[in-house]
Amino acid sequence: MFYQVVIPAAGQGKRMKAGKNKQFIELCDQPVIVHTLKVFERDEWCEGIILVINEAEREQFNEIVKRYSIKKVISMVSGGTERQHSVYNGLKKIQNSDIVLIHDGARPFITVEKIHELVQAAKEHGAAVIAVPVKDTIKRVFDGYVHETVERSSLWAVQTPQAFHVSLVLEAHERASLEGYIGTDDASLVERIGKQVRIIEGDYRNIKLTTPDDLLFAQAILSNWTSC
Ligand SMILES: Nc1ccn([C@@H]2O[C@H](COP(=O)(O)OP(=O)(O)OP(=O)(O)O)[C@@H](O)[C@H]2O)c(=O)n1
Ligand SMILES: C[C@](O)(CO)[C@H](O)COP(=O)(O)O
Repeated sequence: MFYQVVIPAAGQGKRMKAGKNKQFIELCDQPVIVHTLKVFERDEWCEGIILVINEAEREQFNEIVKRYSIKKVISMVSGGTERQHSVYNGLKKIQNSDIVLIHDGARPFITVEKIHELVQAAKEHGAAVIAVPVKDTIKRVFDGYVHETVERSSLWAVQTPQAFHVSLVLEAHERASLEGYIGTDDASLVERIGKQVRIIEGDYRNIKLTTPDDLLFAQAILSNWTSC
């Protein structure tokens, strides 16, 4: 069961307010993106990493890939204005692989075990995502007032990796691009062309580093996992 992975890392990290791309923030003396890349580097099922970057940061990413000996990076492509555009640019570089994973560079705590569960599900179902049941009560709000409380038992918070048959996710991105549709994840593009997406229950620690407080959680997760 082999796959290639597209890792979008071309964002600006505006919500992190770090004054730089959050992929370069150091956790335990290693940039966030290195923690993420190392998971796929050591996964025997991973046949290649397509890293999507901001062209202005190419030199920094080249230096990181060299310094940390990330040998599975087979392509480093320019991102776009939206995450979806970045992912699509990466997907176009996939070669000789039936299954592709798409994983945020800002999610360094994914595990090989969960990746393998996801790949097997994508092989069988065509599309699969990692998700966790929502723990909070979710309300729809307009103009500062509650409009409705969403029934929680069927709500899941979807993460990445998201895994697909390459042909399916390429078709979904092509259709979204033609129709000018922008989704917040790749599975939504597959859903909108009528395909079912399988849920694989993930781990609440597979957080996306988005705002400054997420770095506190990240430090706690790393301290629990390593001697850092
Ligand atoms: N145009 C974009 C936007 C996002 N991403 C990547 O997609 C992942 C998830 O996006 P997000 O967490 O929103 O990152 P940013 O866009 O950098 O954050 P912000 O919205 O706060 O600027 C990140 O690894 C980010 O680098 C990307 O490759 N290209
Ligand atoms: C793809 C994603 O990580 C799934 O939860 C999320 O939608 C990315 O959102 P962002 O605003 O682009 O970080």
